[in-house]
Amino acid sequence: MSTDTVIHVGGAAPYDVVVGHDLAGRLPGILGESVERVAVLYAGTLGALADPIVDILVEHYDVLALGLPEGERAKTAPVAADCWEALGEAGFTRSDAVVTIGGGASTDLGGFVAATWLRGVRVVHVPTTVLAMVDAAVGGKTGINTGAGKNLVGSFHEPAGVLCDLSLLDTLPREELVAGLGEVVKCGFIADPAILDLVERTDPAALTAGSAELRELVERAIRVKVDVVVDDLRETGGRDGHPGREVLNYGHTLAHAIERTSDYSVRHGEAVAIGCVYVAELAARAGSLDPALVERHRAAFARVGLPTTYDGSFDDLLDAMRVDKKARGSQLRFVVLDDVAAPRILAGPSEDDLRAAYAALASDG
Ligand SMILES: NC(=O)c1ccc[n+]([C@@H]2O[C@H](COP(=O)([O-])OP(=O)(O)OC[C@H]3O[C@@H](n4cnc5c(N)ncnc54)[C@H](O)[C@@H]3O)[C@@H](O)[C@H]2O)c1
Ligand SMILES: O=C(O)C(=O)C[C@@H](O)[C@H](O)[C@H](O)COP(=O)(O)O
Ligand SMILES: [Zn+2]
Repeated sequence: MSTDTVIHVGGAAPYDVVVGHDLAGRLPGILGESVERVAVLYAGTLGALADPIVDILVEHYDVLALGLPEGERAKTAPVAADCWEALGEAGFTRSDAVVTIGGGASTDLGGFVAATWLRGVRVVHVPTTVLAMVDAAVGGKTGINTGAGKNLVGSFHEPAGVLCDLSLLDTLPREELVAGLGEVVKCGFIADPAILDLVERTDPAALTAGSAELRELVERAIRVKVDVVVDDLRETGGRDGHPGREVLNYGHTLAHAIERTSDYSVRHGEAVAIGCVYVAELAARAGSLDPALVERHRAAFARVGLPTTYDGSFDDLLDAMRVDKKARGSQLRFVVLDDVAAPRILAGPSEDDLRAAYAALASDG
């Protein structure tokens, strides 16, 4: 029988990320006794996963269960407004709470609703995808999309707890599990080479929901994220040349542009894989990344089944990249690597370099 792993997140509002099985029983202990009402904001298609959790909560609280639209369609202002209306009608006060159940789209929307209702109520995330377990549910970033781009409205609102119940992954489609590995491999490149070693020596088919290898990757990626956010929760900057929280945005400038220009038909984790190969190509041209490490990017993402090429219009992508939150004025800024686990910011690369890196991506090097 495996035991639960508790990863503590320090700081002004400390909490635990628990990785294990059958964790819903921990919810009342995290939410506390002062809570009377709990809004469960869950991915609407995942009622079968949400119901047993709601059953536990109704023994302790008045529960308002709100099903959210599918995937990225949940991350909109109208959906947030519907949730605010529902909380208002149910009389939610500052001593009440939100529980989110779903992938990163649900935890982002639900976290944003919790961050904004009455300027902030307690939220506990129960992520149901690999991606949400290793990334979206941890660290307090919440947000929604606007017509202009991805995650352009949001806030930092740390959860009171995160319950990564690996049993919830049993129903996750393979392509969604693989998409989550995009953020895991990203963590390998920016901070933890052991992740890369594990990916490179493990048969990708063995990375299944119940496997010890997947659990190790999940726990390692969570630790990478936690180490970063405890130092720079609000992304104000790192120390000694380290990009701080922006490092978690490795590959995301192009990734978000791909998601937006493809009308969100490319999964976030897939776009991150493409975006990481892109910044590796960019760093090889405008920076100092060894070409062998560019190839290691391609190989690691491809090994787990992620895309490493893209051929959309670069002009459209460049326009979309300009709304990236790392940009300052008209200057684009990218997280790049000098080596594995040696990140820095590359500010204002030339358009020639930006285009050349993209051309290499389109032709797969
Ligand atoms: N806030 C952050 O720090 C942060 C970090 C990374 C990503 N994100 C955001 O997370 C989102 C991507 O999250 P995602 O990849 O989890 O996508 P998602 O939430 O859209 O979920 C992907 C799909 O899997 C389904 N699904 C989820 N869990 C399931 C399960 N257990 N069984 C069967 N189906 C299941 C969902 O219904 C959906 O169709 C993006 O919007 C991204 O911007 C946020
Ligand atoms: O937590 C962070 O910080 C990240 O950048 C993690 C990313 O993987 C995640 O996709 C995040 O939502 C991107 O944030 P954004 O600020 O670029 O919208
Ligand atoms: Zn991401």
